[in-house]
Amino acid sequence: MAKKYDFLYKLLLIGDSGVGKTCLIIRLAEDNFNSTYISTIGIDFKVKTIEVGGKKVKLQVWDTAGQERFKTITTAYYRGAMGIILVYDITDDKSFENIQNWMKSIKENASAGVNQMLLGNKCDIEAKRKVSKETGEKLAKDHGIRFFETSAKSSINVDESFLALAGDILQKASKKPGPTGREVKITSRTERKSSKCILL
Ligand SMILES: Nc1nc2c(ncn2[C@@H]2O[C@H](COP(=O)(O)OP(=O)(O)OP(=O)(O)O)[C@@H](O)[C@H]2O)c(=O)[nH]1
Repeated sequence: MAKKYDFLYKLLLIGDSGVGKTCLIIRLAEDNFNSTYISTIGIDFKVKTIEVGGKKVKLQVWDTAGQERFKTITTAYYRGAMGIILVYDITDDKSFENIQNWMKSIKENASAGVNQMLLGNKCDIEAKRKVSKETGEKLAKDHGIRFFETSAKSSINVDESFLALAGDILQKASKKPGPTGREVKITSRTERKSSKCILL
């Protein structure tokens, strides 16, 4: 049977517990949101096929548990990732401070030169904001990585950020100038699948 995609990109979301990693993936893969908080146990993934620069790219997005007790399990998945998405909660300054630790963990566990992106999630709750957009932007700039403020709840910048990262990976792989992720349109919202893979 012919493959339904040109490339398969493995992406990984990391960040403190409760910042909204699972909700971002559910918004991306199922265009849905649930305010009930069920903390991830171990690791899980969902897939979504998008079109980037005329190519069908299947995103396999791995959701890691933010809790410290799962660290040994989750860091084992860093090596196979082509893109790592660091997530903090704009209403929780501790989750932003911890991004430094998550970055350290990438250095220790991921492949050198892995594409990275920083997301400040929950930007729909402006009244409770603790981390300014400029602060987030500066950290990303200092590390030469992309930055978006997102809301899984209000569907702000979720598709856009994943498209941008996929565009970066594609461009890096082809090593020639191509369209940036921002310019690329999602052409498929139909192929959405999920799979559980809990390692406990
Ligand atoms: N207002 C708002 N709430 C959000 C948003 N994203 C997630 N939440 C809420 O934040 C809580 C935690 O979300 P999760 O996606 O489970 O967080 P997580 O980072 O996967 O947490 P762990 O699995 O413990 O690592 C849930 O109650 C969500 O409903 C958002 O964009 N806006």
